[in-house]
Amino acid sequence: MGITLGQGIGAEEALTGESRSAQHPGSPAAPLTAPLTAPRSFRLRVPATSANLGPGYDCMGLALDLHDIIDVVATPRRDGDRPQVTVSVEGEGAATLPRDATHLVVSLIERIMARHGVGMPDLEVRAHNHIPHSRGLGSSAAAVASAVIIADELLPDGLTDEEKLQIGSRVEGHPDNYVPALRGGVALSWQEGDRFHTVPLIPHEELRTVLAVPDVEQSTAEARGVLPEVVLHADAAANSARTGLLVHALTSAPELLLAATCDRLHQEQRRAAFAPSMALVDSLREAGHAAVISGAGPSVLVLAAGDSAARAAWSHIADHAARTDDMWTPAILPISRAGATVEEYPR
Ligand SMILES: Nc1ncnc2c1ncn2[C@@H]1O[C@H](COP(=O)(O)OP(=O)(O)O)[C@@H](O)[C@H]1O
Ligand SMILES: N[C@@H](CCOP(=O)(O)O)C(=O)O
Repeated sequence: MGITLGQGIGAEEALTGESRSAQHPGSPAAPLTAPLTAPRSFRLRVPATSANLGPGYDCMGLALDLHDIIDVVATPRRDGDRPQVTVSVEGEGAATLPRDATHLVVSLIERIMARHGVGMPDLEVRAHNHIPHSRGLGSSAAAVASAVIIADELLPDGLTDEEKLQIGSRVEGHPDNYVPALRGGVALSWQEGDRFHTVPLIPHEELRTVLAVPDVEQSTAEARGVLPEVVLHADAAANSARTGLLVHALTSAPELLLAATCDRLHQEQRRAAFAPSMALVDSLREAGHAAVISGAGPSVLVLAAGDSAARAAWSHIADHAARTDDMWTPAILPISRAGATVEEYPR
C-alpha cells in the first residue's frame, strides 16, 4: 500500500505539506470547531484503477467500472467530547479490516478534518467493497479518495479541487491510481517538488480494457521494495520513448498500443514477485495483445483496440487459465468516466 500517513513525515505534513500552525496560526493549541449542525446522509461510489499502463510507472492510470460503495450517516455529536464512530464492511476486506476509528477511511477523514480545524461528527460508515485488495487495482487509492471526498462533504467549507488532488496524492505517495480514482477517466500526473499536477487524457473511442484478476495477492509496498534504486540510461531513454508513444496510442492511435506498452522500469524487475502474471503478459503479448501488469500486480490489464480485439484477449486469458494451474478471472470492464461521486439521501 502506498500509504505514508504516520510513516516518516508526520501525518499532518503528509496531508498538506505544511505544519498545521503554518496554516492556522495559533494552533495546534486551538480547539477543533464542532462539526455539523444538521445530519448528513449520502452514498459514495469510488472506482478501481489500473496504474502504470506499461511504461507510465507512477504517472499514468485509468479508472475502471468496478466500484466500492460507502454509505455515510453523519450527525452532530451527542457526547461533546468524543465522536461515536461505527464501521461495517461487506465484501472485500470483510474478514480483515478494522471496524473502529483505525479503519483507513475513518482515520484519514478525522485527520483531514482536524487539519482544517474541525472535529469529527458522530459517524456511521457502511462499506460495500467490490475492489479486490492487493491485486493491483488501486483498492488503497480508492479508500484514500473515499476519505478525501467524505471529508469534503463534512467540512463546512469543503475542500478545493487542488486540495483534493494534493492531499490524496501525498497520502498515497504517487498519484497514478489516486487521480483516476478521484476524477475518473485516464490521467497523466506528475510531481514538482512536493506539488502534484495532472492532466486528463481523452481515450480514443476504440480503446477497450480487459482485466485478468488472479486468486493471489501482492502487496504494493513489497512490490515497490524489490525495484532497484538506479536504472540504466538506456532503459530510461527507451522508457521515455514508449511513455510518449503511449499518450499518442491511448488518445489517437490504438493500433500502436502493443509497441506503446513496452516497459523497461518495473515489470521485468518484479517478475519473481508475480511470475504467473508475467507468464500471462508474455503469452498475450506474443499473440499481439497489449498486455501489462496492472499497478504493482498481480492483475493483468490488456489495452485493446475495439470490441473484437477485446473479446480475443478475453478468450486468450480463459484459454491460458485452462492450460495452466493458475486461476484467472477475465473481465471486459469499461473505463469509468466518473471518479468518486456522491449521491445525497434525503432524511
Ligand atoms: N476499502 C478499504 N478500506 C480500508 N482499507 C483498505 C480498503 N481498501 C484497501 N485497504 C487497505 O489497503 C491494503 C491494500 O493496499 P495495496 O497493497 O496498496 O494494494 P492495492 O493494489 O489493492 O491498492 C489492504 O490490505 C487494506 O489494508
Ligand atoms: N505505480 C505504482 C502503482 C501501484 O498500484 P496498486 O494498484 O498496485 O496499488 C507501483 O507500480 O508501485
